[in-house]
Amino acid sequence: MASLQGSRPPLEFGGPLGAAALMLLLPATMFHLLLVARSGPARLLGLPPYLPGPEVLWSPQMLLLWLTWLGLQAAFYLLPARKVAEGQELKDKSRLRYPINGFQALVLTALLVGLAVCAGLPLGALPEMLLPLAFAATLTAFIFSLLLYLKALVAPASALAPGGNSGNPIYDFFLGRELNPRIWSFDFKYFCELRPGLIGWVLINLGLLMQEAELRGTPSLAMWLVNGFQLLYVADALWHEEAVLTTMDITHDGFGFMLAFGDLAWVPFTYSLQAQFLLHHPQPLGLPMASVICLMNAVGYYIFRGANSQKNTFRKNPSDPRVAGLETIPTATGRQLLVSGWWGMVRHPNYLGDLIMALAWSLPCGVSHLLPYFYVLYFTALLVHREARDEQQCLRKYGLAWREYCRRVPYRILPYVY
Ligand SMILES: NC(=O)C1=CN([C@@H]2O[C@H](COP(=O)(O)OP(=O)(O)OC[C@H]3O[C@@H](n4cnc5c(N)ncnc54)[C@H](OP(=O)(O)O)[C@@H]3O)[C@@H](O)[C@H]2O)C=CC1
Ligand SMILES: CC(C)CCC[C@@H](C)[C@H]1CC=C2C3=C(CC[C@@]21C)[C@@]1(C)CC[C@H](O)C[C@@H]1CC3
Repeated sequence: MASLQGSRPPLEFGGPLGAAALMLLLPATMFHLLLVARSGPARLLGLPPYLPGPEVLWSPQMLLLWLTWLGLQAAFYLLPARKVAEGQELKDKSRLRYPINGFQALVLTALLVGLAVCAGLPLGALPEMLLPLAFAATLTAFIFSLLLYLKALVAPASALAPGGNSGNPIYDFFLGRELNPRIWSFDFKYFCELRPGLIGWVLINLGLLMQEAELRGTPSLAMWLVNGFQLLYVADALWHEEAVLTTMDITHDGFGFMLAFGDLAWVPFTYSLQAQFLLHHPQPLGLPMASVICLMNAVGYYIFRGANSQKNTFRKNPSDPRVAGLETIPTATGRQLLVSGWWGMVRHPNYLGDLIMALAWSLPCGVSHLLPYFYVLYFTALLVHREARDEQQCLRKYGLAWREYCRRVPYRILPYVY
């Protein structure tokens, strides 16, 4: 059995107990949200209207539909790519190669779905299938994580992730043991992170919009905004697909239940919560308020994209004229840290932009319910926790230079507050 050499990193997520709790809590929360979004009172903290029996959750046809979706996205992944990018250097000094064709997959999916709808595919029926589809996605995530765990048993030690190899099977199953599990050139983690879940999310949103049009004659302004904002976010992620290669999910975390469930089930079925809520609880939205919300999303996107692009450009080529004038701190690794521009404002300007967008996605749902604000609450917790994890990793990587950066840029996400 492969094992990691050297000192073991501290346990995260509350260790094995925390991991076990999260494995139960995350799917339970997802089903809770799916159930309450369609209930009359739509109370985030109330009990769901009913507990669905196995006949509601389990459907072989829905499992087949879900597997077909995964197969379709896998086929798009295998198509020739406009570019092949190299990932970060691995422990054995090698670099993996990744196809950059995520945006192409989005366009092909849109064309295919467009043709199918013209041919009579009832996309508006999708909202009625969410519960059994979410169950199929959860089941596949569990089975898939188990297979990944078994695969890691025969992987060389150099292929294992820094975390996720504690020796505790529950913890390791949750965090994931192998860093970049692959079969030939097919990279499971990279594929799951950006394709079936993110594209599935916009497809579910579209199904909700179409059902609203069937029910009420036309989609509401609020539904258009939520669909438009989230489509922009997903299209942006796929357009800048290469940037995901430097995230901690790809470079640091193993591929286990957390990411498999997060990518395949959590993202499509909970990130579409605002559109689910709007279908069952139509909200009036006037043009002036809609304009304010659009402006808020634009400001959030401007910060998010500006900060991410500035860092990516700098990491690719520090002499690029767009970033060459920025102030930097040298580090012992030879890399530099930006200390002016977006990265001189707070230590995670991209998180700030992301959070502003998150709020803009919930505001079209009005202020009568807390439920559509679940994403803002969850996302704040996720980013605060993620920021703390990244901070630890940067401190290990850059030592004193990172401390100097923290001294020069004292706020993490929100200037003068946090
Ligand atoms: N919608 C969602 O559910 C989620 C969205 N996101 C979004 O994804 C994007 C990527 O997030 P994430 O990977 O967490 O984090 P970042 O893109 O912020 O990456 C952090 C890394 O950037 C580098 N870095 C940090 N500070 C500096 C600096 N001053 N100068 C140069 N490089 C620096 C370090 O890596 P190094 O030095 O090695 O380059 C650090 O580890 C974000 O926009 C985030 O908002 C993230 C998670 C979930
Ligand atoms: C279910 C758990 C609470 C945790 C699951 C986390 C995942 C849902 C997220 C971990 C990192 C993610 C990133 C994105 C989506 C969510 C997950 C997979 C993006 C692809 C979103 C779009 C951005 O432009 C890039 C993000 C990279 C990280």
